[in-house]
Amino acid sequence: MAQALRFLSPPATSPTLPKLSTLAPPLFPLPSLPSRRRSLGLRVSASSAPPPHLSILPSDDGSAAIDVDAVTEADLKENGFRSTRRTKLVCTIGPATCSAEQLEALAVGGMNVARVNMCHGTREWHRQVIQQVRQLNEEKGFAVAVMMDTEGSEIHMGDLGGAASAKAEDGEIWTFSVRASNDPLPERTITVNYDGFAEDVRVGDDLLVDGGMVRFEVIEKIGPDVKCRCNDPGLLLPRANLTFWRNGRLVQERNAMLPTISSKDWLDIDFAISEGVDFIAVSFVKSAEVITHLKSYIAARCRDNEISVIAKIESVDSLRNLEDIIRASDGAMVARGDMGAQIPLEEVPSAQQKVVMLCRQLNKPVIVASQLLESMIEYPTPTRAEVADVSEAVKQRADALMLSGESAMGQYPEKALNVLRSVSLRIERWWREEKPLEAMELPDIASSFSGKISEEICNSAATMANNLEVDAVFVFTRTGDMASLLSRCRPDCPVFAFTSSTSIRRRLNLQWGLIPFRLSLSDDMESNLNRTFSLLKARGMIQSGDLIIALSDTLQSIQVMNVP
Ligand SMILES: Nc1ncnc2c1ncn2[C@@H]1O[C@H](COP(=O)(O)OP(=O)(O)O)[C@@H](O)[C@H]1O
Ligand SMILES: C=C(OP(=O)(O)O)C(=O)O
Repeated sequence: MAQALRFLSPPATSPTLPKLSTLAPPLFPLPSLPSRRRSLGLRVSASSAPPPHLSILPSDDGSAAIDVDAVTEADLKENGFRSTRRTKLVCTIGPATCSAEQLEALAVGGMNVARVNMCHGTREWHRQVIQQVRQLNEEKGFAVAVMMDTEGSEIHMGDLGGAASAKAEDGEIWTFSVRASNDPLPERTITVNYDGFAEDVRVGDDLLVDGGMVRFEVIEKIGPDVKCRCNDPGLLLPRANLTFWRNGRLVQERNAMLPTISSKDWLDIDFAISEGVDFIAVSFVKSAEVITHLKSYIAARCRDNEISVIAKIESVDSLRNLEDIIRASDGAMVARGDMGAQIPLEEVPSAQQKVVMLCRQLNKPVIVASQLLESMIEYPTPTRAEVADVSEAVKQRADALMLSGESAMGQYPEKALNVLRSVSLRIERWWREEKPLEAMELPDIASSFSGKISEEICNSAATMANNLEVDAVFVFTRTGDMASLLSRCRPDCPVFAFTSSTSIRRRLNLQWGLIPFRLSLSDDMESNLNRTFSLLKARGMIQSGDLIIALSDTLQSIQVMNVP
């Protein structure tokens, strides 16, 4: 274990290195480092005696030594998760994936975050899903985070009288009705959740279901019923979102009057706080104020502020106020489904790229969502165009990709996840091999002054990591901030992030390239390092001789060493 200490920066010129935690300057001068080959050649022989402060304690009588730095069985069990894929995967949980076995299959298949959409299902149903995810983490050592997505004040269809879906064919006449009725609905009739619907639409308007997946034209209004002809056929899903367009423009006034967070959403938010979810995603955000308001509501109710708020970017207003919204949030989702109903479809790709870049600049995780593998709701293989879409999001280095209907109610949820995983891995590798310079380009960032030192350390560490082709970066982080700043640089090697908090571990699991572990960290950096070496060796993720860089937010330091 002592070997590592010989390689700490600054370069070991003295045989008696001070204890890491007592090294005087908070920020070490960056060492002028030998090449990777040479530093590997500097390995210290195993006979070097450990410094006296190391916690390897040979007993006087020669009986079993107690190695307090060694990782315990409990640590190993808690930290079972071991993928080095950089792009994180979010799965929407629905009827196709809500059993314990199905959730475990998704976790094994690479799910980093389970999303529950409060637009569907009851709170009791969601509670069971959340509890099963928690149980999976406790029993199998995963760090799957839970994201609750609010319904928002959107206009949407009813639940199709219990049917999983319905097919609308070209030229068929369907009725959209605000009539509240407990009786079975007549054939081709759908309820709408917004009472003013029949008053607001006009004959000739286009009615888009699910962002345009199915399109109707309004042909007649009869009291609470609106008769429509299907012009673009497709699959109608329960509670799908509705928008209406007039003369080629979105009719938006009604949505603009509705609150971003409805009274039902507030109840769902209270539910999310009581269930201890990790993320709350807010639908139809229009301005930064609503995010600030929600964050202070959570802060007043939630110990240690353990819930991060994700702004869904899907409306014209959210694009207009993008920077303020992202600054106020803890992350963003490019919700392409609804976005595609609010802005022309051909503008969605550039909006996606803009949101992803801005999030990276501002150091906020970003999720690219919706229709990534839409055809896999019905078919076991994706289209080539879908694979290209997934690849593009991976190349943009979005933090995460999200499955919606594919995992919630599709026929092939595990296969869809497998496609996301294998395409991500392949494109990440290609990107590392082909585009190393472009890959390291850092966007400018306007960080707060207090984060400036950490930011510079992380930028330098990521550059060093790539230049030296190190095997891994280790980051010891109490708040998670330093791990985030490192993730933002998108370095080539895996980043192992160690934190004492289970909640921070789960939330780091949304961020690009971070492989988060929970360990009770001490103030003694040597001890922390030794335990993490022991943990990662046991997990087969590092080996003796590997060159690594270690960072710590308490020491604000960069150290380069070989794994002993
Ligand atoms: N908890 C649930 N219960 C039943 N069906 C669900 C649930 N979650 C999602 N779904 C189904 O999966 C589809 C896609 O999920 P999602 O994208 O989250 O919803 P939407 O597109 O309605 O906003 C939904 O339209 C719905 O049919
Ligand atoms: C993710 C989205 O939101 P929801 O599933 O809530 O409609 C979307 O619109 O792309």
